[in-house]
Amino acid sequence: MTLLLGAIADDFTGATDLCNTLVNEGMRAVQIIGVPDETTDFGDADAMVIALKTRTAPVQEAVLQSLAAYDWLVARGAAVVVEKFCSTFDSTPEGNIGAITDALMERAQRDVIVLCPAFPENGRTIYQGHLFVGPDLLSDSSMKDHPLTPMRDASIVRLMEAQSKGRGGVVPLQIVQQGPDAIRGAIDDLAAQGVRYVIADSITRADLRILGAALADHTLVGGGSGIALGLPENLRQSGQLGEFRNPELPRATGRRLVLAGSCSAATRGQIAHVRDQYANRKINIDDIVAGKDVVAALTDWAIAQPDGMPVMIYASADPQEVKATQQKYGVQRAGEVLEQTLGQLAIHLTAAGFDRLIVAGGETSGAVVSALGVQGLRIGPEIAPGVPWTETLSPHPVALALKSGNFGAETFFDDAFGMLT
Ligand SMILES: Nc1ncnc2c1ncn2[C@@H]1O[C@H](COP(=O)(O)OP(=O)(O)OP(=O)(O)O)[C@@H](O)[C@H]1O
Ligand SMILES: O=C(O)[C@@H](O)C(=O)CO
Repeated sequence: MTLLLGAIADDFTGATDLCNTLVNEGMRAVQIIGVPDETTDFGDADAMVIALKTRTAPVQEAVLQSLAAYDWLVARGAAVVVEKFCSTFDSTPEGNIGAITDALMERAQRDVIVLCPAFPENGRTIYQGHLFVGPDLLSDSSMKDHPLTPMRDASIVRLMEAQSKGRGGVVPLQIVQQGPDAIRGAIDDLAAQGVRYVIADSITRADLRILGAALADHTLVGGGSGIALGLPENLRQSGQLGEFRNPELPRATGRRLVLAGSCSAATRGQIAHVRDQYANRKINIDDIVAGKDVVAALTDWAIAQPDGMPVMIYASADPQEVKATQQKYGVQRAGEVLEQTLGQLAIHLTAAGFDRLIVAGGETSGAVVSALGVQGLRIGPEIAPGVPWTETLSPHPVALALKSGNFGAETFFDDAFGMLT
């Protein structure tokens, strides 16, 4: 079985989001946690997405890990590689999107790359090279206040040029909507002018499909999960990808658990929505820092809850409370302490039979998946745009939904568990 498409994602929920797009287009996808060793077997899959935690890692470390992931995928036959970054272009002036892109281009011997973070179903669109979140420019959206990667500019060309080696240019929507030939012509024109990074406009899924068709000969592309929307069809047209495969739900039937570390408005709304129905507890960071065994106490409490009732444990708080906690303990330490606690809870509670688990937040998902020692995830059906059910590739599979902070409707937790019953 040949690997058709490989991808390198800069965070765990981003990897799941991309897998979801590929599975929705009929591919069998596996998410791999970190760069695996030579011997690990992930079974048959058309697409493999390596999930890294490189979004805010030191630039050099992010580049080295991304190159190792690229080499691993190409060694397994991937003819197309997608560099997956956030649909809100989460990065700093130092990187890491620019630095990773430059390194991958050099490795893939490409002079030009097409980049497109659009994700229209979740409100991320690109017009004239500017990224919008819903009705707002990225720089006017809540992303301007992100604690780690505040986004204060919406021009992807400027953002990209600030963190990379070359020049950017735009294929405007008017050209994209003329079709694949027009897009290819525009890319060639930009390349002839010395442009390295071609930002393609897209405001609908139809635009992304046209863009995908135009990229049939590109061995390296970059973007949000939307950049991959049209790629499976190229593989089908060229006879490499077989029949459409329907994803299977995870098989776990045990107790239900939500672990939430995301403080986004969407996650807080989802928590509020089930607070009266799920047994729930908020983690008290002061107790952890004071040395109390919060993990043991919460584990005992969760196990003692009625069997049929979902249990929810969360650190999530509103911006004022988060700010106060960060001032008290430091941004990094507060995050790490809570992530570690949620990771430990995942270990104890999955062992106690909570094998249907939703995790909210990208960093939090990284912490939980790493704590559980998961090597890979088989991707199942979609719960909400960008979020599928997955199943751990392990002797005792756990059903896992890794939810990006901003994704999902208010009813997300019920929607997800409802699919499994
Ligand atoms: N009450 C709190 N005070 C301070 N930090 C918190 C609090 N609750 C959670 N955190 C930390 O905030 C961070 C949230 O990041 P995470 O990536 O999990 O969510 P997100 O940014 O909403 O999601 P995504 O990256 O998918 O958009 C984590 O490091 C978490 O530990
Ligand atoms: O592209 C997105 O918005 C998500 O997949 C993501 O990367 C969130 O961290």
